[in-house]
Amino acid sequence: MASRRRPADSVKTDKKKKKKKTTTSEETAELCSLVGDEQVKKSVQEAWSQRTAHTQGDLELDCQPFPHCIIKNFLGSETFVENLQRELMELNFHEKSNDLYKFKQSDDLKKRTEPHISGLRAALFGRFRSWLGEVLQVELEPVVDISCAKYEYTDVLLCHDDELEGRRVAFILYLVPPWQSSDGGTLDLYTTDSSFQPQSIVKSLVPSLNTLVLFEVSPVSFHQVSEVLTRDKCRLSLSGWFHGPSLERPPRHRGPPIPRSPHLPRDETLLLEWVNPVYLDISYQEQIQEEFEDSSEIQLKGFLKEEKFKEVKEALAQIQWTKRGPPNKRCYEAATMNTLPQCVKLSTPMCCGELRRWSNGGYTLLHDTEASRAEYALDLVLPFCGADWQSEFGGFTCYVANEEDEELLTVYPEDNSLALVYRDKETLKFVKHVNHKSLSDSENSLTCRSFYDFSFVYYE
Ligand SMILES: O=C(O)CCC(=O)C(=O)O
Ligand SMILES: [Fe+2]
Repeated sequence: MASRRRPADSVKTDKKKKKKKTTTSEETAELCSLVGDEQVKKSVQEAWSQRTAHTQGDLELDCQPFPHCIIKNFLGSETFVENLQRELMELNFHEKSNDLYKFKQSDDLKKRTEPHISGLRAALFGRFRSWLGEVLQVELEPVVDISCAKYEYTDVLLCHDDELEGRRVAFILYLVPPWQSSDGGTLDLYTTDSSFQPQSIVKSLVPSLNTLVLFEVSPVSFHQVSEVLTRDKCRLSLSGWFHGPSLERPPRHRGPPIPRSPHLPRDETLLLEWVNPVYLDISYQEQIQEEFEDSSEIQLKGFLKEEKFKEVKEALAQIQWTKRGPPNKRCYEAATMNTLPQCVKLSTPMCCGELRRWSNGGYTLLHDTEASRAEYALDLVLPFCGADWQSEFGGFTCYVANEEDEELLTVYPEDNSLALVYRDKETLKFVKHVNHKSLSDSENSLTCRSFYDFSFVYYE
């Protein structure tokens, strides 16, 4: 199954379409002299095939954690770069947001006739493609697959491998103002474990003007664009793929299924002790049941008794947390079960459940292997988030239709409000990336704000 929801969808060649007459003429893009040099080509080819590092002037090939090539001053003319930037900034951009990313993407670049955009496109998919094909010793197709992206404050593209039928080599050309790692927006490269799952970031590339980055799309090419932290700069880039025969992929790793514990029988004393008495009233329960049957979702505000809610809230501070990954599927902290204080233990899961902590950088992703496991389920989430958690921080749960990206429902965390959602086989959920806005600005230093939730899933 092809990977879903990648930043740019694969673009097909329009062989049948006639070339439209345009009023603008194409501006030739000069590429840096390295690309024309036979000797350079030979040595890069040799180094890439041997998986060894190689540097020659503005070109650097590094094979850790996976082979990638950085070419500084890629375009020969500064004026060309400036004009290209200007043309790109004048395009229409569309806000793109899902589990994996939040950024702005331009109109389709394949058909643009601006002189510098079309000039670059011709150079990349013409001369440069031939050079790259020779370096990698593969036949790269003339398929044009390129788009322009703008990442601004809190924008992000989480861990992914770019894998999609036909994509062989990924490229990114940065068109950024002077940029530092503290501005965020680095291209982070992950190591992988023996089952090809991403592990940790071992290299972060800081974008810089007129630098081209290339890497082969492979089972280990996991990378991310870290959250942009600067509030006043825009990370502009052109990115896309050279198409060709895909590298062989091992079967997708599914990871062990999460163990399910049996449902505890209903315990009246426990309910009386913990739950807000309004929810124990039979006629109110009937009303809730009716509403839930109608809409498959409901929020039970003030679910726990005030004093119980407080008791748990205080106990949450004493828990030990463990990071949950891998980063292509999820990133948050889960409570280590044996460190749970007594009052929290009472609320431990009856089926599949966790006590989770969410802070800047946390998320879960829709993943192909999870999608194929989807089944009817009842989700219960009880957040402990304080009154000041805002929706723009992220951390809300989105329900989407499998395969399509149609958003069905968004559940925002609300203190002591039990959210119940009954979902069918075609419905998947993810927790939206918790961004930098969640850090609170106290006396000129940023402090990490986090929230907790008890998350239970009941299966049929
Ligand atoms: O902009 C970057 O540095 C990487 C972009 C990327 O990974 C993608 O578009 O798939
Ligand atoms: Fe990518």
